[in-house]
Amino acid sequence: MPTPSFSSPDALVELRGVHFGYDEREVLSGLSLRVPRGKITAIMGASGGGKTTVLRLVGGQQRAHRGAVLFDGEDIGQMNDEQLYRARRRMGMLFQYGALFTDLDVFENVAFPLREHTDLSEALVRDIVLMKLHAVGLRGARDLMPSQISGGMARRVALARSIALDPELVMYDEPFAGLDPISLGTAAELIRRLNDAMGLTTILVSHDLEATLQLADQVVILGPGRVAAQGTPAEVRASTDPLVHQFVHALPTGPVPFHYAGPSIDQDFGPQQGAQP
Ligand SMILES: Nc1ncnc2c1ncn2[C@@H]1O[C@H](COP(=O)(O)OP(=O)(O)OP(=O)(O)O)[C@@H](O)[C@H]1O
Repeated sequence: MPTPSFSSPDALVELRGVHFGYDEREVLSGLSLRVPRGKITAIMGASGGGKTTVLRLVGGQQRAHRGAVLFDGEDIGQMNDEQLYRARRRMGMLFQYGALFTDLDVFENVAFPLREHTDLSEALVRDIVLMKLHAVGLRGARDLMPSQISGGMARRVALARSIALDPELVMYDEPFAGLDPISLGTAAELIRRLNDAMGLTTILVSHDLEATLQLADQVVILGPGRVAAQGTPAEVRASTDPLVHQFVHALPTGPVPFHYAGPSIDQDFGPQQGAQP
């Protein structure tokens, strides 16, 4: 049965009323958001708020319990394996720390998705890999092993790998984590350049407030299970929502709880049932 199609011309990805949780714990409670085509959308918010989970739902690694996750108008959650495989070929993903295969050199790391997903000739693979490496400034590093390059260079190789198949959508989870300020600036500039030059749509999950607010066209701030704010970086900075204010101004106190939900203090430390006084 074909997947039902919805018209959403300006949004490449759209979440509509998505509920999702792991085990008993609900992480997303009716989340709705839109990712406009051609733009960089940043998803930010407190740790554990479900940002990586949103990427997993879009990539089809998890399926929504309720609601729809639309990619180009089609519901990822309703796709069979073959449809999902085809949708995933249109996505590039760079997951947390974008680990490279340590036993493959830089060239082979970027060639990997091409070898996995296409039957291109060796000559074509070579041209594409060198083009992608050129785009991230590392054509000259093709023969180096991951152990021979810096963390910033490794991130750029991972970027090149995530665009190897010419995706329409690229998802980056924490692309700046662990980078020094110069490498971070380079990575941010690259994400912008690749997005604009290749006509991509980008979803970026990042904790780096300043870099992200500078880079993104649109920012979505997740509160517990919901969207706390959505808009341009300037709109989000000006938000009066207490959670957004706490987040944007990096305040240690506010609505974002310090404690992960669990048993109350009394339950854990109070008098135990049956314990001797
Ligand atoms: N595979 C899993 N099994 C069970 N619980 C999970 C799993 N993955 C994530 N969680 C829980 O789901 C919640 C959301 O996790 P997620 O990684 O999406 O948050 P996040 O906003 O990306 O966090 P961070 O910013 O710290 O990376 C957290 O409470 C986490 O403990």
